Amino acid sequence: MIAATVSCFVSDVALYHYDPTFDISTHSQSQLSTNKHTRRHTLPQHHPSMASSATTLTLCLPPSPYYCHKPTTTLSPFLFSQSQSQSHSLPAFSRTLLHPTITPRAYVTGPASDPIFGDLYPKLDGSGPEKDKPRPRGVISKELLWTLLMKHKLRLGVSVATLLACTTCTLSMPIFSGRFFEVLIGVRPESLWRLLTKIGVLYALEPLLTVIFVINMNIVWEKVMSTLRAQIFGRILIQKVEFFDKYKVGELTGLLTSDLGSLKDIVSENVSRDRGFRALSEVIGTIFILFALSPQLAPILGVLMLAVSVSIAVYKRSTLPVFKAHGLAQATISDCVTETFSAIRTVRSFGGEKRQMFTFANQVLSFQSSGIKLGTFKSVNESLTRTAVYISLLALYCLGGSKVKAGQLSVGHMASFVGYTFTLTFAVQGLVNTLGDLRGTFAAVERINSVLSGIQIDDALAKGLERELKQKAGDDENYKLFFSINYAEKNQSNYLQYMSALKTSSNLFSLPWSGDVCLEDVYFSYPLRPDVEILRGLNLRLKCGTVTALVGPSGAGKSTIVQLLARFYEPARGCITVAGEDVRTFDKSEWARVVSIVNQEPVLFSVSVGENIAYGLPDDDVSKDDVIKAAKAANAHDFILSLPQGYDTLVGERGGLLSGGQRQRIAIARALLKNAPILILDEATSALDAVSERLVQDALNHLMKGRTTLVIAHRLSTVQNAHQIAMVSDGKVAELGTHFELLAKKGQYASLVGTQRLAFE
Ligand SMILES: Nc1ncnc2c1ncn2[C@@H]1O[C@H](COP(=O)(O)OP(=O)(O)OP(=O)(O)O)[C@@H](O)[C@H]1O
Repeated sequence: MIAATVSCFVSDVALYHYDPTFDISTHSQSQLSTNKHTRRHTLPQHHPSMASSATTLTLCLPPSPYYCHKPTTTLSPFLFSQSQSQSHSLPAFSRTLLHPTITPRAYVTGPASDPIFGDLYPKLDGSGPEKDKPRPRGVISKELLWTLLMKHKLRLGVSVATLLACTTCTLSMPIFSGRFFEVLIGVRPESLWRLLTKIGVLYALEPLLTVIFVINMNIVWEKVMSTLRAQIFGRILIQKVEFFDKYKVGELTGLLTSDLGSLKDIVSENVSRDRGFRALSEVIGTIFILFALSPQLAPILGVLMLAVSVSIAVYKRSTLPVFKAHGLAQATISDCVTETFSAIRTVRSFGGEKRQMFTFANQVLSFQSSGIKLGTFKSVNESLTRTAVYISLLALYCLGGSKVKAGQLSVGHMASFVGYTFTLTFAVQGLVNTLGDLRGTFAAVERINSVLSGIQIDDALAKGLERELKQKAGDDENYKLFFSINYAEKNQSNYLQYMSALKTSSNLFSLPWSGDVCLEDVYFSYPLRPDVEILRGLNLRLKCGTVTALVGPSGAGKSTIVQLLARFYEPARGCITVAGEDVRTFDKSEWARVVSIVNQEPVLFSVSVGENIAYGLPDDDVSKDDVIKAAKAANAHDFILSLPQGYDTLVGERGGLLSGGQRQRIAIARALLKNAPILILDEATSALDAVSERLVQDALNHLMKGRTTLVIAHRLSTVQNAHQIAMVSDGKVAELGTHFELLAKKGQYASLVGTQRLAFE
């Protein structure tokens, strides 16, 4: 009779503890939805040492020993032009592009002698001696996490307090259950209603405290994760271009989604009652209570329960690959669907429906078989959990029952033991799952750190960006995400060190308007192929305000010259100067403002036409009038007006809703708005038909006016009017002159023209 009553009561406790969907299924599904990294284990493991000295992350800029200190630093403010008519500003811009902040820009003035050059020269591009280089450090470190968590001390304090309180409630329940039975059978002189009131309070408090704990922990962790995500995005953004040559976009996306997702889940998926801290505190608490209730029974029962629960939990985790395989099969189906429907025109034109059906059916069948396997494992797992409980209960009934009969253990304590059997079983299994998750999280963090702890940060970009962000962070919440606490104090010295290393200069923006751009004895190999020298002592002067055309055989290095001029890479030897100043003395975000590039395939962002044009001045308050003016000059205004929402029409992914010629004219309008003194046209018209080419060429002629322009074109007809033509061959300029001079030379250019004569007709 007692046993039956106990069982009834216990089933209530069990219900409370037992979640039939339990860990693996729910957990692994949610993991799978984000953990696509199971399909991409190819990331190279750099810097396994993963030094973790970072106490702040910010943009995680390494101290920069490459720059020599100069004592005098004068910051000369440069005001962004405000729009004349604020009321005409495009509304959407204010959200994304417009920050009417007056942003001071700075150049360093000081004595003319320059310690950056001479022996220290190569250090500008970070190629100084190995010992001088900053130690690689992990992006995500214990110290950083601690620092970020400590920003939310109050919430953390509330979380810890409520965790302890709700665990206490949970662990008190079996004791009160025991007392309840003792009152029922009359061995405890306590009022039943008083006891029930206490139990009622306990039942009311526990869920309330749980909610407070979970909400607070979630808020803290979401905030920490937002900062981390922003920091890692920022850290990727400031890597040198070769970093992006090395890693695929998918791999980098994986760091920010699945890998960081795994770090996020370790808390958000583990704050529920049967996992993580809660499970840990329940396991510890239960063991203590068991010992307090019966020091003789506790060791045997405790060890047995722990052993059974741990081994079953470990077995269940070992079935995780089945759950993952099912998730992967699902992902493959969705890939197939996406690919089929996004390429529906290609499928139609090749009559590929049957083939797609076959592929899809194949995937559906493998999804089906993994689903059946999964179902079997789920049911086995579920019954194993029950088996764990039953084994523990049976052991308890045998051992505890004989002690009760012998009068060595009270019925109340026996009933409490039953409750703790459930608590311990589920808490242990939850804990094992959390530990398993932790393993995955450590692997994810290591992956992030191994990719990002290399010294591939582009200092010349990062420090300038850091300075600008710091200024903006005062006004805009969004930018604050990129800074962790104590940012200013900890990085001020790096910043000043960098700033003081800049060469004496007047405003960079004015230099290319008046001086030539020169490539002087430039040697270059791509970092990923250091053995292949692409440029070998190349010399080229782009005269101020004139057009220089680059021609040469495919693979000669024409686009490489463009990449160097844009400072995506730095020369291995030699230098690029503007009005006699080495360009490496300017930070790259400043340099980006003086160079405009229009490519064969211009990339537009998936925002409106107007916003794409305004991207020419991403930091400025761009008025709609300015945008329209640029669009008119680029022959784009008329077609933009014919679009459904005019300047507010969305251009689709990478500008896919526009034609090639329309995209190109928007890119030219963007460059016109940017108004950079140096212009690079890399095969800008080669992908267009005759009509579009004419429209674009007109726009380009307008754009080129007065700018130092470098043109690359395969069609010689587009280069023959250049002021000078440089024939690039074997990594050098082999011939230089006007079209007619080079023809008269009867050299490589003349023979190139000969083979492509049709291009003139
Ligand atoms: N990111 C890169 N990493 C390694 N090697 C590269 C990279 N980009 C280009 N190369 C190599 O550099 C060489 C020069 O390429 P580049 O694109 O400058 O030639 P190009 O003269 O512009 O050719 P084309 O006229 O065909 O566009 C080629 O052999 C190419 O394979």
